[in-house]
Amino acid sequence: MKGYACFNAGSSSIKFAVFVERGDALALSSRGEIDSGGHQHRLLAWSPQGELTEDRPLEGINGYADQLAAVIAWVEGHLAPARLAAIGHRVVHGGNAHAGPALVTPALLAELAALNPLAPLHQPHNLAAMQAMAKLHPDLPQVACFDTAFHLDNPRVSRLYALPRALAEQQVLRYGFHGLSYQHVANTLPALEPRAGGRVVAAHLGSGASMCAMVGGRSVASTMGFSALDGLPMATRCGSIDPGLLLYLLQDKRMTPAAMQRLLYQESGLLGLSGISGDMRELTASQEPAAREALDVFVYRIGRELGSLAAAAGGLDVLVFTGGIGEHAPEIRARVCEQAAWLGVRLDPAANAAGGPRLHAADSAVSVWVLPADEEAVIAQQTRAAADELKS
Ligand SMILES: Nc1ncnc2c1ncn2[C@@H]1O[C@H](COP(=O)(O)OP(=O)(O)O)[C@@H](O)[C@H]1O
Ligand SMILES: CC(=O)OP(=O)(O)O
Ligand SMILES: [Mg+2]
Repeated sequence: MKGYACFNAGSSSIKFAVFVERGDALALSSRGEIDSGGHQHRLLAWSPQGELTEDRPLEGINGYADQLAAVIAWVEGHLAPARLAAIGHRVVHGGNAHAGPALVTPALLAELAALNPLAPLHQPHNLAAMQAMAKLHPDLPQVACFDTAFHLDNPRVSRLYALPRALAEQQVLRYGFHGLSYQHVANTLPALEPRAGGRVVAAHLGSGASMCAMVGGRSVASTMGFSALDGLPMATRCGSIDPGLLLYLLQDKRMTPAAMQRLLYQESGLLGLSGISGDMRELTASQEPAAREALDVFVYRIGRELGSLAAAAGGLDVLVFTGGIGEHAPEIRARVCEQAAWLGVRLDPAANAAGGPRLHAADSAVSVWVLPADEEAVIAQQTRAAADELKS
Protein backbone atom coordinates (compact mmCIF):
# COMPACT_ATOMS: atom_id res chain seq x y z
CA MET A 1 0.00 0.00 0.00
CA LYS A 2 1.38 3.41 -0.98
CA GLY A 3 1.71 6.11 1.67
CA TYR A 4 2.18 9.85 1.21
CA ALA A 5 3.68 12.08 3.89
CA CYS A 6 2.65 15.75 3.77
CA PHE A 7 4.46 18.60 5.50
CA ASN A 8 2.95 22.03 6.07
CA ALA A 9 5.31 24.47 7.73
CA GLY A 10 3.32 27.63 8.51
CA SER A 11 4.42 30.72 10.39
CA SER A 12 3.35 29.42 13.80
CA SER A 13 3.25 25.64 13.44
CA ILE A 14 4.49 22.55 11.63
CA LYS A 15 1.53 20.47 10.57
CA PHE A 16 1.84 17.03 9.00
CA ALA A 17 -0.37 14.25 7.68
CA VAL A 18 -0.06 10.73 6.34
CA PHE A 19 -2.40 9.58 3.58
CA VAL A 20 -2.65 6.04 2.17
CA GLU A 21 -3.97 4.85 -1.16
CA ARG A 22 -7.34 3.05 -0.97
CA GLY A 23 -8.16 2.06 -4.56
CA ASP A 24 -8.28 5.30 -6.50
CA ALA A 25 -8.88 7.42 -3.42
CA LEU A 26 -6.50 8.78 -0.81
CA ALA A 27 -7.50 8.13 2.80
CA LEU A 28 -6.18 10.08 5.77
CA SER A 29 -4.26 7.77 8.09
CA SER A 30 -3.18 10.33 10.70
CA ARG A 31 -2.51 14.02 11.11
CA GLY A 32 -0.59 16.04 13.66
CA GLU A 33 1.34 19.15 14.56
CA ILE A 34 4.04 20.51 16.79
CA ASP A 35 2.50 22.80 19.36
CA SER A 36 5.07 25.41 20.36
CA GLY A 37 2.78 27.46 22.62
CA GLY A 38 3.42 27.34 26.36
CA HIS A 39 6.85 26.51 27.77
CA GLN A 40 7.51 23.27 25.95
CA HIS A 41 7.18 21.87 22.44
CA ARG A 42 4.66 19.04 22.18
CA LEU A 43 3.99 16.63 19.37
CA LEU A 44 0.26 16.09 18.90
CA ALA A 45 -1.36 13.57 16.55
CA TRP A 46 -4.96 12.65 15.76
CA SER A 47 -6.72 9.71 14.13
CA PRO A 48 -8.85 10.34 11.01
CA GLN A 49 -11.85 10.47 13.38
CA GLY A 50 -10.23 13.29 15.34
CA GLU A 51 -9.26 11.31 18.46
CA LEU A 52 -6.01 12.44 20.05
CA THR A 53 -3.55 9.55 19.61
CA GLU A 54 -0.33 11.25 20.72
CA ASP A 55 0.48 14.14 23.06
CA ARG A 56 4.15 13.91 23.84
CA PRO A 57 6.44 16.60 25.24
CA LEU A 58 9.55 16.97 23.12
CA GLU A 59 12.77 17.22 25.10
CA GLY A 60 15.83 19.18 24.07
CA ILE A 61 14.24 20.93 21.10
CA ASN A 62 16.51 23.67 19.91
CA GLY A 63 15.20 25.37 16.82
CA TYR A 64 13.30 24.38 13.73
CA ALA A 65 15.63 21.56 12.58
CA ASP A 66 14.95 19.63 15.83
CA GLN A 67 11.17 20.08 15.48
CA LEU A 68 11.37 18.82 11.94
CA ALA A 69 13.47 15.79 12.96
CA ALA A 70 10.83 14.89 15.59
CA VAL A 71 8.04 15.10 13.00
CA ILE A 72 9.97 13.00 10.47
CA ALA A 73 10.73 10.32 13.10
CA TRP A 74 7.05 10.20 14.13
CA VAL A 75 5.83 9.87 10.53
CA GLU A 76 8.34 7.09 9.75
CA GLY A 77 7.26 5.19 12.86
CA HIS A 78 3.56 5.41 11.95
CA LEU A 79 3.51 4.51 8.27
CA ALA A 80 3.18 0.72 8.47
CA PRO A 81 1.68 -1.20 6.73
CA ALA A 82 1.97 1.52 4.05
CA ARG A 83 5.27 2.18 2.29
CA LEU A 84 6.34 5.75 1.64
CA ALA A 85 5.79 6.44 -2.08
CA ALA A 86 6.41 10.19 -2.11
CA ILE A 87 6.65 13.21 0.17
CA GLY A 88 4.71 16.42 -0.40
CA HIS A 89 5.52 19.85 0.97
CA ARG A 90 3.61 23.08 1.21
CA VAL A 91 5.82 25.79 -0.29
CA VAL A 92 4.53 29.27 0.30
CA HIS A 93 6.17 31.08 -2.62
CA GLY A 94 6.58 29.59 -6.09
CA GLY A 95 7.15 32.87 -7.94
CA ASN A 96 5.79 33.18 -11.46
CA ALA A 97 7.05 29.88 -12.81
CA HIS A 98 4.78 27.39 -11.03
CA ALA A 99 1.10 27.11 -11.84
CA GLY A 100 1.03 23.59 -10.35
CA PRO A 101 3.10 21.19 -8.24
CA ALA A 102 6.76 20.54 -9.13
CA LEU A 103 9.20 17.70 -8.42
CA VAL A 104 11.94 18.74 -6.03
CA THR A 105 15.38 18.84 -7.65
CA PRO A 106 18.59 20.68 -6.67
CA ALA A 107 17.76 23.28 -9.35
CA LEU A 108 14.24 23.82 -7.94
CA LEU A 109 15.64 24.21 -4.40
CA ALA A 110 18.04 26.91 -5.64
CA GLU A 111 15.22 28.68 -7.51
CA LEU A 112 12.97 28.63 -4.44
CA ALA A 113 15.73 29.75 -2.06
CA ALA A 114 16.00 32.93 -4.13
CA LEU A 115 12.42 33.71 -2.98
CA ASN A 116 13.30 33.43 0.75
CA PRO A 117 13.33 37.21 1.26
CA LEU A 118 9.72 37.40 0.00
CA ALA A 119 8.44 34.97 2.65
CA PRO A 120 11.00 34.99 5.48
CA LEU A 121 8.67 33.36 8.04
CA HIS A 122 7.88 30.42 5.75
CA GLN A 123 10.06 29.72 2.74
CA PRO A 124 13.30 28.82 4.61
CA HIS A 125 11.34 26.32 6.74
CA ASN A 126 9.66 24.82 3.68
CA LEU A 127 13.04 24.31 2.03
CA ALA A 128 14.64 22.93 5.21
CA ALA A 129 12.02 20.16 5.27
CA MET A 130 12.84 19.20 1.67
CA GLN A 131 16.57 19.18 2.32
CA ALA A 132 16.19 17.04 5.47
CA MET A 133 14.03 14.50 3.61
CA ALA A 134 16.40 14.41 0.62
CA LYS A 135 19.20 13.40 3.00
CA LEU A 136 17.12 10.69 4.64
CA HIS A 137 15.50 9.37 1.45
CA PRO A 138 17.57 10.40 -1.56
CA ASP A 139 15.62 8.10 -3.89
CA LEU A 140 12.08 9.10 -2.90
CA PRO A 141 10.25 11.65 -5.06
CA GLN A 142 9.47 14.89 -3.24
CA VAL A 143 6.88 17.32 -4.55
CA ALA A 144 6.59 21.06 -3.89
CA CYS A 145 2.96 22.26 -3.69
CA PHE A 146 2.70 26.03 -3.99
CA ASP A 147 0.45 28.51 -2.16
CA THR A 148 0.88 30.94 -5.03
CA ALA A 149 -0.21 28.54 -7.83
CA PHE A 150 -3.96 28.96 -7.22
CA HIS A 151 -3.74 32.72 -7.85
CA LEU A 152 -1.29 32.72 -10.75
CA ASP A 153 -3.97 33.20 -13.42
CA ASN A 154 -5.63 36.15 -11.64
CA PRO A 155 -6.54 38.84 -14.18
CA ARG A 156 -3.56 41.02 -15.03
CA VAL A 157 -5.25 44.14 -13.62
CA SER A 158 -5.44 42.38 -10.28
CA ARG A 159 -1.76 41.38 -10.37
CA LEU A 160 -0.21 44.71 -11.42
CA TYR A 161 1.03 47.36 -9.00
CA ALA A 162 0.91 50.93 -10.31
CA LEU A 163 4.69 51.08 -10.39
CA PRO A 164 6.96 51.59 -13.40
CA ARG A 165 6.43 48.76 -15.89
CA ALA A 166 10.06 47.60 -15.66
CA LEU A 167 9.41 46.38 -12.10
CA ALA A 168 6.51 44.17 -13.21
CA GLU A 169 8.86 42.69 -15.81
CA GLN A 170 11.18 41.84 -12.89
CA GLN A 171 8.35 39.84 -11.26
CA VAL A 172 7.24 42.62 -8.89
CA LEU A 173 3.57 41.62 -9.02
CA ARG A 174 0.80 40.53 -6.67
CA TYR A 175 0.99 36.77 -6.02
CA GLY A 176 -1.43 35.87 -3.21
CA PHE A 177 -0.99 32.98 -0.75
CA HIS A 178 -2.93 30.31 1.20
CA GLY A 179 -3.69 28.84 -2.25
CA LEU A 180 -3.70 25.22 -1.04
CA SER A 181 -6.36 26.14 1.51
CA TYR A 182 -8.47 27.98 -1.10
CA GLN A 183 -8.05 25.02 -3.49
CA HIS A 184 -9.48 22.81 -0.75
CA VAL A 185 -12.46 25.18 -0.38
CA ALA A 186 -12.97 25.09 -4.18
CA ASN A 187 -12.79 21.26 -4.12
CA THR A 188 -15.20 20.69 -1.22
CA LEU A 189 -17.75 23.51 -1.47
CA PRO A 190 -19.69 22.12 -4.50
CA ALA A 191 -20.87 19.09 -2.48
CA LEU A 192 -22.53 21.45 0.04
CA GLU A 193 -23.50 24.59 -1.81
CA PRO A 194 -25.38 24.83 -5.14
CA ARG A 195 -23.89 28.30 -5.80
CA ALA A 196 -20.28 27.15 -5.30
CA GLY A 197 -19.54 28.00 -8.94
CA GLY A 198 -20.77 31.58 -8.42
CA ARG A 199 -19.16 34.52 -6.63
CA VAL A 200 -17.43 33.17 -3.54
CA VAL A 201 -15.26 34.94 -0.98
CA ALA A 202 -13.25 32.64 1.32
CA ALA A 203 -11.55 33.94 4.46
CA HIS A 204 -8.58 31.88 5.67
CA LEU A 205 -8.16 33.24 9.20
CA GLY A 206 -5.22 31.60 11.00
CA SER A 207 -1.94 32.97 12.32
CA GLY A 208 -1.49 34.16 8.77
CA ALA A 209 -4.80 35.51 7.46
CA SER A 210 -6.01 36.34 3.97
CA MET A 211 -9.17 36.39 1.86
CA CYS A 212 -9.75 35.26 -1.72
CA ALA A 213 -12.47 36.00 -4.26
CA MET A 214 -13.32 33.11 -6.58
CA VAL A 215 -15.56 32.89 -9.60
CA GLY A 216 -16.26 29.45 -11.10
CA GLY A 217 -13.99 27.91 -8.45
CA ARG A 218 -10.95 29.94 -9.61
CA SER A 219 -9.23 32.77 -7.80
CA VAL A 220 -9.80 36.24 -9.27
CA ALA A 221 -8.31 38.37 -6.45
CA SER A 222 -6.88 38.03 -2.95
CA THR A 223 -5.74 40.24 -0.11
CA MET A 224 -2.10 39.13 0.02
CA GLY A 225 0.20 40.54 -2.62
CA PHE A 226 3.90 40.44 -3.45
CA SER A 227 4.54 39.03 0.04
CA ALA A 228 2.46 37.46 2.81
CA LEU A 229 2.48 40.79 4.68
CA ASP A 230 -0.30 42.47 2.72
CA GLY A 231 -4.04 42.57 3.37
CA LEU A 232 -5.52 41.66 6.76
CA PRO A 233 -3.79 42.25 10.08
CA MET A 234 -2.54 38.84 11.30
CA ALA A 235 -1.20 37.32 14.53
CA THR A 236 2.04 39.27 14.30
CA ARG A 237 2.01 40.76 10.76
CA CYS A 238 0.74 44.25 10.00
CA GLY A 239 -1.33 43.67 6.84
CA SER A 240 -1.86 46.59 4.44
CA ILE A 241 -0.19 49.83 5.46
CA ASP A 242 0.63 53.05 3.68
CA PRO A 243 4.02 52.73 1.92
CA GLY A 244 4.62 56.36 2.92
CA LEU A 245 4.74 55.14 6.51
CA LEU A 246 7.65 52.83 5.65
CA LEU A 247 9.56 55.75 4.11
CA TYR A 248 8.95 57.76 7.27
CA LEU A 249 10.28 54.93 9.47
CA LEU A 250 13.35 54.49 7.26
CA GLN A 251 14.20 58.13 6.77
CA ASP A 252 12.95 60.00 9.82
CA LYS A 253 13.10 57.27 12.44
CA ARG A 254 16.30 55.82 10.94
CA MET A 255 14.98 52.28 11.25
CA THR A 256 17.26 49.61 9.75
CA PRO A 257 15.83 47.13 7.22
CA ALA A 258 16.34 44.29 9.73
CA ALA A 259 14.43 46.17 12.46
CA MET A 260 11.69 46.98 9.98
CA GLN A 261 11.37 43.32 8.96
CA ARG A 262 11.02 42.38 12.64
CA LEU A 263 8.45 45.13 13.22
CA LEU A 264 6.26 44.24 10.24
CA TYR A 265 6.44 40.42 10.43
CA GLN A 266 6.83 39.68 14.13
CA GLU A 267 5.80 42.62 16.32
CA SER A 268 2.66 43.94 14.63
CA GLY A 269 -0.85 42.64 13.91
CA LEU A 270 -2.96 41.38 16.84
CA LEU A 271 0.15 41.16 19.04
CA GLY A 272 1.23 44.71 18.30
CA LEU A 273 -2.27 46.16 18.70
CA SER A 274 -3.12 44.32 21.91
CA GLY A 275 0.31 44.31 23.51
CA ILE A 276 -0.86 40.99 24.98
CA SER A 277 -0.79 38.20 22.40
CA GLY A 278 -1.18 37.31 18.74
CA ASP A 279 -3.24 34.26 19.73
CA MET A 280 -6.97 34.67 19.17
CA ARG A 281 -7.83 32.39 22.12
CA GLU A 282 -6.09 34.74 24.55
CA LEU A 283 -7.60 37.85 22.99
CA THR A 284 -11.21 36.64 22.97
CA ALA A 285 -10.79 35.63 26.64
CA SER A 286 -9.34 39.02 27.66
CA GLN A 287 -11.29 42.02 28.95
CA GLU A 288 -8.36 44.41 28.43
CA PRO A 289 -9.40 47.42 26.30
CA ALA A 290 -6.34 46.97 24.04
CA ALA A 291 -7.31 43.32 23.38
CA ARG A 292 -10.90 44.35 22.51
CA GLU A 293 -9.57 47.08 20.21
CA ALA A 294 -7.26 44.58 18.44
CA LEU A 295 -10.34 42.45 17.69
CA ASP A 296 -12.27 45.55 16.54
CA VAL A 297 -9.51 46.35 14.01
CA PHE A 298 -9.32 42.70 12.84
CA VAL A 299 -13.09 42.53 12.21
CA TYR A 300 -13.19 46.00 10.63
CA ARG A 301 -10.39 45.13 8.20
CA ILE A 302 -12.07 41.84 7.23
CA GLY A 303 -15.26 43.81 6.50
CA ARG A 304 -13.41 46.33 4.32
CA GLU A 305 -11.65 43.58 2.36
CA LEU A 306 -14.91 41.69 1.93
CA GLY A 307 -16.41 44.72 0.20
CA SER A 308 -13.37 45.03 -2.04
CA LEU A 309 -13.35 41.33 -2.98
CA ALA A 310 -17.11 41.32 -3.64
CA ALA A 311 -16.44 44.20 -6.04
CA ALA A 312 -13.71 42.18 -7.77
CA ALA A 313 -16.05 39.18 -8.11
CA GLY A 314 -19.03 41.30 -9.27
CA GLY A 315 -21.12 40.49 -6.19
CA LEU A 316 -21.34 37.92 -3.45
CA ASP A 317 -23.19 34.57 -3.42
CA VAL A 318 -21.19 32.63 -0.83
CA LEU A 319 -18.95 33.50 2.12
CA VAL A 320 -16.68 30.79 3.59
CA PHE A 321 -14.73 30.86 6.86
CA THR A 322 -11.73 28.58 7.34
CA GLY A 323 -8.40 28.42 9.26
CA GLY A 324 -7.90 28.22 13.05
CA ILE A 325 -9.81 31.45 13.80
CA GLY A 326 -12.38 30.99 11.03
CA GLU A 327 -13.20 27.51 12.36
CA HIS A 328 -13.06 28.08 16.10
CA ALA A 329 -13.97 31.70 16.89
CA PRO A 330 -17.78 32.10 16.56
CA GLU A 331 -17.60 35.63 18.00
CA ILE A 332 -15.39 36.76 15.11
CA ARG A 333 -17.64 35.07 12.51
CA ALA A 334 -20.73 36.71 14.01
CA ARG A 335 -19.15 40.17 14.03
CA VAL A 336 -17.91 39.83 10.44
CA CYS A 337 -21.38 38.74 9.28
CA GLU A 338 -23.09 41.56 11.18
CA GLN A 339 -20.84 44.06 9.45
CA ALA A 340 -21.65 42.42 6.08
CA ALA A 341 -25.44 42.83 6.49
CA TRP A 342 -25.35 45.45 3.69
CA LEU A 343 -24.29 42.63 1.31
CA GLY A 344 -27.33 40.55 2.31
CA VAL A 345 -25.52 38.34 4.84
CA ARG A 346 -27.76 36.97 7.68
CA LEU A 347 -26.28 34.56 10.16
CA ASP A 348 -28.19 31.86 12.04
CA PRO A 349 -26.84 32.46 15.59
CA ALA A 350 -27.59 28.92 16.78
CA ALA A 351 -25.83 27.36 13.78
CA ASN A 352 -22.88 29.70 14.33
CA ALA A 353 -22.61 28.75 18.00
CA ALA A 354 -22.82 25.05 17.06
CA GLY A 355 -19.98 25.40 14.51
CA GLY A 356 -21.95 24.94 11.28
CA PRO A 357 -21.00 23.87 8.66
CA ARG A 358 -24.01 25.85 7.35
CA LEU A 359 -24.17 29.22 9.08
CA HIS A 360 -26.71 31.31 7.13
CA ALA A 361 -30.27 32.06 8.17
CA ALA A 362 -33.15 31.05 5.87
CA ASP A 363 -33.61 34.68 4.67
CA SER A 364 -29.92 35.31 3.91
CA ALA A 365 -29.15 36.42 0.35
CA VAL A 366 -25.62 35.09 0.82
CA SER A 367 -24.82 31.50 1.83
CA VAL A 368 -22.31 31.29 4.67
CA TRP A 369 -20.28 28.18 5.52
CA VAL A 370 -17.46 27.18 7.82
CA LEU A 371 -15.13 24.54 6.39
CA PRO A 372 -12.12 22.94 8.11
CA ALA A 373 -8.85 24.01 6.46
CA ASP A 374 -7.12 21.00 4.93
CA GLU A 375 -4.02 22.07 3.07
CA GLU A 376 -2.60 18.58 3.68
CA ALA A 377 -5.36 16.87 1.62
CA VAL A 378 -4.50 19.08 -1.36
CA ILE A 379 -0.77 18.41 -0.85
CA ALA A 380 -1.47 14.64 -0.86
CA GLN A 381 -3.52 14.84 -4.08
CA GLN A 382 -0.96 17.00 -5.87
CA THR A 383 1.93 14.83 -4.64
CA ARG A 384 0.37 11.59 -5.85
CA ALA A 385 -0.45 13.13 -9.24
CA ALA A 386 3.09 14.49 -9.70
CA ALA A 387 4.72 11.22 -8.56
CA ASP A 388 2.47 9.18 -10.90
CA GLU A 389 3.38 11.45 -13.79
CA LEU A 390 7.06 10.87 -13.06
CA LYS A 391 6.61 7.10 -13.50
CA SER A 392 4.60 7.29 -16.73
N1 LIG B 1 -10.88 27.62 20.05
C1 LIG B 1 -10.35 28.69 19.46
N2 LIG B 1 -10.90 29.92 19.60
C2 LIG B 1 -10.37 31.01 19.03
N3 LIG B 1 -9.27 30.96 18.26
C3 LIG B 1 -8.69 29.77 18.05
C4 LIG B 1 -9.18 28.57 18.64
N4 LIG B 1 -8.39 27.53 18.24
C5 LIG B 1 -7.41 28.09 17.46
N5 LIG B 1 -7.60 29.41 17.35
C6 LIG B 1 -6.74 30.39 16.67
O1 LIG B 1 -6.32 29.98 15.38
C7 LIG B 1 -5.06 30.61 15.09
C8 LIG B 1 -4.12 29.58 14.47
O2 LIG B 1 -4.68 29.17 13.27
P1 LIG B 1 -3.99 28.06 12.34
O3 LIG B 1 -4.76 28.05 11.07
O4 LIG B 1 -3.89 26.76 13.09
O5 LIG B 1 -2.53 28.67 12.20
P2 LIG B 1 -1.38 28.59 11.12
O6 LIG B 1 -1.50 29.86 10.36
O7 LIG B 1 -0.13 28.47 11.89
O8 LIG B 1 -1.63 27.39 10.22
C9 LIG B 1 -4.55 31.18 16.41
O9 LIG B 1 -4.80 32.58 16.46
C10 LIG B 1 -5.45 30.51 17.44
O10 LIG B 1 -5.62 31.31 18.58
C1 LIG C 1 1.06 32.45 3.82
C2 LIG C 1 0.82 32.39 5.29
O1 LIG C 1 0.67 33.41 5.91
O2 LIG C 1 0.79 31.17 5.86
P1 LIG C 1 0.44 30.78 7.39
O3 LIG C 1 -0.95 31.18 7.61
O4 LIG C 1 0.61 29.28 7.44
O5 LIG C 1 1.41 31.52 8.25
MG1 LIG D 1 -1.63 27.93 8.16
